[in-house]
Amino acid sequence: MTLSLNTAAAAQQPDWPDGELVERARRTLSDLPGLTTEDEIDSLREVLAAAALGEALVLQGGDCAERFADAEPGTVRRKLDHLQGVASVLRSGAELPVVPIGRIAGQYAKPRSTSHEELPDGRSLPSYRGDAVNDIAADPVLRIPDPDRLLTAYHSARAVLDTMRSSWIGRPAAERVYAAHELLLLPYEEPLVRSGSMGKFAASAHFGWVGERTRDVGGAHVRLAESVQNPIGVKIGPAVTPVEVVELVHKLNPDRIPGRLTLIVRMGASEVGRRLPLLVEEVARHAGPVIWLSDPMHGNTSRTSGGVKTRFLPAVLEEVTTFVRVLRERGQWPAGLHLELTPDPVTECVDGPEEFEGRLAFPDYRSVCDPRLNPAQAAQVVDAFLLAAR
Ligand SMILES: O=C[C@H](O)[C@H](O)COP(=O)(O)O
Ligand SMILES: C=C(OP(=O)(O)O)C(=O)O
Ligand SMILES: [Mn+2]
Repeated sequence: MTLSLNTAAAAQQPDWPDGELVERARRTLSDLPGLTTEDEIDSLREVLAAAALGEALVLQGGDCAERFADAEPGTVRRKLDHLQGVASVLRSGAELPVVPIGRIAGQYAKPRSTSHEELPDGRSLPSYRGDAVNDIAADPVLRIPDPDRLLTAYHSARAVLDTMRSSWIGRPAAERVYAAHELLLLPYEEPLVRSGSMGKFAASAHFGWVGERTRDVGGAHVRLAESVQNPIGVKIGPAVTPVEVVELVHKLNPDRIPGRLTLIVRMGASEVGRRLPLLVEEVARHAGPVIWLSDPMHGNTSRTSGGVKTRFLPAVLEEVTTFVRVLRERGQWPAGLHLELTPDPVTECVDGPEEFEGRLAFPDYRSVCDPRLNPAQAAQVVDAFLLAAR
């Protein structure tokens, strides 16, 4: 039996070895309470409307891939405090409200460039696709996608949300950290779509986005996003065409509701200045309004000569600056940032050429997927945004 009515092609789904176990996980998830409420989602929608109209900024940030082990309150509080801290720097620099949205409480699934990972010893393993799918350990058995992990993802997200809600007490709606993740795994997302007073909503998060690899306008992920009332986002990379972007905006925000749709630009420093202007002009002319955010991380990923996946901070800063300039020159609102960051003093992104050229090591590299900004680096990115927007 399938509980899905979404029959469009779905990219980036794990190769689950046993379909019946996936169906069982779907059924269990559909019987569990939703993780988020319609009221919370409404309050996010309201504060995002201000960002769409140029009266507020948005800061989305968190890990590339959350770990189940990090669902405990101490770790969650550190992440929330850090995100609030970065948001408050942006808030006081811009003298505007800032909506903080975490990549948190469900960022457990990853799309990958390749289905397999080649290890230095010559072995080939199925790629790690996030804790909701398989285990990071380099063990061929633990890398087999396990549908029971979908349920652990639910319970971990619930634990994270419990801590988030306890930190909301006494805070205004515009300053809470809201929960967001990529809407990637359909057997997780579809059973968590619930009916509310205003229609269906994704009860897996407050905000969900469709990734660069799954944003096919006729595909299953866009159809899922279209079917729910939450504020949603779509990542757009350097290959997207103006026609595709206008189609996505028409499909995902047909009623032109401010705050409903966020376009998250992740083109890379070398492409954004060339490719973004026409997209912004076409959306302004034929579609919109949308919230334009800069993700200066995903278009600037490279590998060092030693094979370490990293990002060169000067490229990250340049993408932010160019993004702001392109929007401003066209009379549009650069509404903020989407960052991979951590409160920990990691060395994952590189500040200068020394690490990149292999002259310095990466003494504290902890990410299980993409390299994140440490707090000092995140502060530089916020400064670059504020400087460009001044
Ligand atoms: O976070 C985004 C993607 O999942 C990630 O960049 C993919 O990384 P890969 O190219 O190593 O598969
Ligand atoms: C998968 C991600 O990004 P993108 O879809 O932009 O590659 C991500 O945000 O982790
Ligand atoms: Mn990432």
